[in-house]
Amino acid sequence: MSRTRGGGRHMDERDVRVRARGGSKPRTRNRPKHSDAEEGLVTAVDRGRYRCLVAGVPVVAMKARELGRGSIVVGDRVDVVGDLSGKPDTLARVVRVKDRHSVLRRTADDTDPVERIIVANADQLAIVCALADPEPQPRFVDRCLVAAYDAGLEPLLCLTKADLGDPGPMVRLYEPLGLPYVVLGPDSDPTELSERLAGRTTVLVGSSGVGKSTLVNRLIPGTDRAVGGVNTVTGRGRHTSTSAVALAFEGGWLIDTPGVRSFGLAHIAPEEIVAGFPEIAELTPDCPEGCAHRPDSPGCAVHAALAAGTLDADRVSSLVRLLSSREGEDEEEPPALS
Ligand SMILES: Nc1nc2c(ncn2[C@@H]2O[C@H](COP(=O)(O)OP(=O)(O)OP(=O)(O)O)[C@@H](O)[C@H]2O)c(=O)[nH]1
Ligand SMILES: [Zn+2]
Repeated sequence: MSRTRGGGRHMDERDVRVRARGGSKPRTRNRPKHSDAEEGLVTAVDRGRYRCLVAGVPVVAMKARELGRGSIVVGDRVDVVGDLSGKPDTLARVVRVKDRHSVLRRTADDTDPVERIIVANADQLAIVCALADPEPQPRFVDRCLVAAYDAGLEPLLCLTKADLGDPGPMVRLYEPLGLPYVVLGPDSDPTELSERLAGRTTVLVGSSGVGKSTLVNRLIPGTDRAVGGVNTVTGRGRHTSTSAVALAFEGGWLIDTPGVRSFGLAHIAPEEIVAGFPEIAELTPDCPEGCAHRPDSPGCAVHAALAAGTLDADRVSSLVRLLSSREGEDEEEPPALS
């Protein structure tokens, strides 16, 4: 899998989508009239209040009216004015949201029919998957992968509870995709994971019970997801919350996403998924228009090449799997995600 695609190439299109969906005015129209503004990073969002880190100080801010209905999400780089002391009961104002280089969306659900952006400007998606208790959920991993490729994030598979299960089957399943992975148990050395997270902005996703909190607490001892006093947003037990929270880690950020069930994939064109498989993408121009590249798709050049032995069967089945995950054909897997 090419790990370089995504970011730049889709940026304009995504940017447009951000604006259209948020219903906000194009950001370029927000003229920089606040010359005294300081840049901050949004680390948590809770009921219209934005926790921003401004010059190392955690500041609570509201959204300036001039920003309209456009969303501000965790990971956004913003300009903040007003009281930046960070003292209790002070409230600053976010006056500008910088252009985003990536956005991750969650799907609409029963409680919220709108597909919303949950994290901006991340560059890595750590997909946490237990090897047992709960059983690994490859379909969930597949959906996360498609979301990562679409958002231009590099995926990283974190296989937890290695004391309870054999990583072999999952590793074999994802090896054809060239997906980097780490295997973690209660006693394993987290150095490799730390190195992969250092200096980057990584979004953590995983079903309930796979060991995400355990992982975060191990990497950042004593956080209990309440670092910087953000526990009003992340307090345990509030699993209905879909707010993400950014925690500082080794010169980068770890963004935990409680309550995120799945990612919005409906807007992703099959070609974007195929583009992640360069040797297969070369062949699809010979497919009939609108080909689904399924084993039973008439005249599919991919499956013809597979039959002729010129493509790797595991790569093709991975692609077919990812294509079907986009089409929501994962109903038989229980929605065990928190
Ligand atoms: N055997 C074993 N148990 C683990 C391991 N990591 C975590 N657990 C246990 O698995 C359970 C769930 O772990 P959590 O860290 O709370 O999982 P989570 O993904 O944060 O779950 P939610 O908070 O529901 O989203 C806890 O009882 C942990 O002690 C591991 O490596 N091995
Ligand atoms: Zn085809």
